[in-house]
Amino acid sequence: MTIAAKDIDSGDLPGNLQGGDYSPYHVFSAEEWSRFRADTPLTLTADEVQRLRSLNDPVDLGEVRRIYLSLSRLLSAHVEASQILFQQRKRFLSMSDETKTPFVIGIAGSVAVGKSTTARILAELLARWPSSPKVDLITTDGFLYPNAILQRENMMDRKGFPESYDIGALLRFLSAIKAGQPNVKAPTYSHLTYDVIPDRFQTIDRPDILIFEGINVLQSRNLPADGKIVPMVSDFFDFSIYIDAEESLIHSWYVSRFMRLRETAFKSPQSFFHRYATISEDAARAIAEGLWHNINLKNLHQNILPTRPRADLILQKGPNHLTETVALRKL
Ligand SMILES: Nc1ncnc2c1ncn2[C@@H]1O[C@H](COP(=O)(O)OP(=O)(O)OP(=O)(O)O)[C@@H](O)[C@H]1O
Ligand SMILES: CC(C)(CO)[C@@H](O)C(=O)NCCC(=O)O
Repeated sequence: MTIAAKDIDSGDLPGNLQGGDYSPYHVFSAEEWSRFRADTPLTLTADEVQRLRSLNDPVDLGEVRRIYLSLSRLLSAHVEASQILFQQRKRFLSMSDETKTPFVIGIAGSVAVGKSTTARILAELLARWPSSPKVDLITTDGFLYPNAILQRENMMDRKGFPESYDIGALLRFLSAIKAGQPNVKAPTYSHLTYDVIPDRFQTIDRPDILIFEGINVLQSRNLPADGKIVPMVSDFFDFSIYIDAEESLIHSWYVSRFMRLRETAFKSPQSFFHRYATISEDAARAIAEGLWHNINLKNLHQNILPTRPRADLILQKGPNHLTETVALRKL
């Protein structure tokens, strides 16, 4: 089946993505995109999707059918091609070792745009391919410096900014994964306590596919003055996805999630935000607005949005979190 690819609407893109015929992306409406699923079977049930979605994210089986089945089919082609290439290279080099290199998918986007829901749905769909690949999912939250360090360095209002992550640990983790090492440990994070969990690690043992999700996964590092080449996180990716939406929508999703968390998670005395469960609704809303504007929106403008042109695929969501367009990088 062929679908005419339209060039991306240059008004939607930063300068370096504009350029009429030279746009690096094909852009499809959700309906056009959904036809690429061909005969990919729907392997998730409505209940399972309900379980996988985040608070405030109304994704449903219709969205899985419209958007995720085509994506799963596309990724399947990429994984298969990379496995064939990997085998051929080993044969070419007369290597007989059994080390396997996981296929790594990066998922980027703003705080509260819905990355974790997308990552969980994709992980489940990919694990249900007929080949039953082993799929693992990691978020970069665990690589944040603990609050004790952020507080000491006066960086609590920089949480999520590049300097708040232990980027060295993150790159060492990915490099061990790509080298096919067994039992690679990743630190974990609790949104409840708003901190890295001491001594609790997620162990990743030679998956076929690793989904790596976080606001910073497409960011580069500043080149050091000594001219040494430093790797960037996305050097380890085989495919990357950026989840996008209008700023006003993400803002409203962030604030409404915060207000709902007040009714749920913040009620726990363990919650870092426990104090906001008891203040007035207006005062809580003002706190959420402050966190959004002073931290997350600044970070979106300065560090997250500029990485969008690096993505292989951009999912553009509209109101209700439904995907409206899909932009796929031309090869
Ligand atoms: N303060 C909090 N207390 C408890 N849970 C939270 C808190 N903030 C976020 N969460 C939950 O943690 C998960 C990840 O939140 P995070 O802010 O990392 O979301 P995200 O990955 O940026 O957003 P999304 O997954 O919506 O893109 C979400 O399911 C969210 O509902
Ligand atoms: C942990 C991050 C950075 C990313 O998931 C984010 O959820 C966060 O905590 N941002 C800091 C500001 C805030 O509390 O929303």
